[in-house]
Amino acid sequence: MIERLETHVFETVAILGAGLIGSSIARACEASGAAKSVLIYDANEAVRERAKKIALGSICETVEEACTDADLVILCTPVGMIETAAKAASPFLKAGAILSDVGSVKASALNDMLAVAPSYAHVIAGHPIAGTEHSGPDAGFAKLFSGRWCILTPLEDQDEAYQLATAKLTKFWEAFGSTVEIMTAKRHDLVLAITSHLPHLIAYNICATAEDMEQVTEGEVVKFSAGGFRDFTRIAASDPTMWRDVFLNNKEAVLETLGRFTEDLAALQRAIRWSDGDQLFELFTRARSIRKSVIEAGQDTAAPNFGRRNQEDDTPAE
Ligand SMILES: NC(=O)C1=CN([C@@H]2O[C@H](COP(=O)(O)OP(=O)(O)OC[C@H]3O[C@@H](n4cnc5c(N)ncnc54)[C@H](O)[C@@H]3O)[C@@H](O)[C@H]2O)C=CC1
Ligand SMILES: O=C(O)C(=O)Cc1ccc(O)cc1
Repeated sequence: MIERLETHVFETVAILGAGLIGSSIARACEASGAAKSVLIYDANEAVRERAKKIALGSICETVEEACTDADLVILCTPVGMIETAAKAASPFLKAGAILSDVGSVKASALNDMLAVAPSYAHVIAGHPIAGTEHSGPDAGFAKLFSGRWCILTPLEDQDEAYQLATAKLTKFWEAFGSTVEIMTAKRHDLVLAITSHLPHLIAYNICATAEDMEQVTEGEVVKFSAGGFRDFTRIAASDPTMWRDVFLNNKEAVLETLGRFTEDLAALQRAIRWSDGDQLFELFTRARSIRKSVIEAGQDTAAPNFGRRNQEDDTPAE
């Protein structure tokens, strides 16, 4: 539920990258009144044209036009393009402006922004834990962030102006119905490696394996995919550019997590080989209880519709 604010959090917000997340932020700004004015730029001309056509907001032809007056510039590009986008925005940031992002990996994004941002801007990295397998300006919707976490990874030991900027950015995300959590970028990357990055890797891999298996022809995969495999296909439909960048930029945490996962998988393999029913039962029982905890924590996403598309009036149809 997005309630309309009585006063704006920011006068002017610039969004660079008008895909799923950028267009959802634009729509959520409109719905909540979190920004008085929203300026949008995308490096892809076809995306800019589409964004104009669907009346996403004020579409700019240059980064300069979008960023010059902005109190908040939020980079909504794939993680691998954050440095490029930050470099393009930096010359136009005004004193005291916030430079933020929504990337799924935080340490690399933070470093990329810090490397190019002027010292008079406040760099505060962020990540809404909300999304879908869809991409592009048509995929976004205002309620995407409602009832979701948004993690901010501000720098530690900063002056009062920086802390005020962090408080304002927190308010901005809260206006969309998100709950903001603060943590370090390193911790974020470790936590998300197991909760988001590894599940996507497994989904991509299981679909690729199924595709490779001659006896499971495409027809049969489609025909019999009513079970667990179907959920994997939804996740594996996610954007390859975005996910390539996630794995290239969160190598350390993903490899550490993958190592542990592989060991546990080998133990399961051994239990099956030696018909160790007790071990299988014990592990399945332990794993099953996590579902209950996730639901109790309010983060159940009613898969297969993680972002609740089509369950709300303003969400686009498949
Ligand atoms: N898709 C998801 O479910 C979620 C994605 N994220 C993160 O959000 C970011 C954006 O993801 P999506 O919106 O899904 O991607 P998307 O593919 O829908 O949109 C990205 C847009 O960025 C534009 N772009 C690329 N380089 C640019 C540049 N230098 N300047 C301006 N625009 C540029 C592209 O043309 C594209 O329109 C990624 O970093 C991703 O890790 C975070 C939470 C959820
Ligand atoms: O669609 C899904 O299952 C997701 O997991 C969405 C998602 C993708 C990437 C993120 O960084 C956060 C959320």
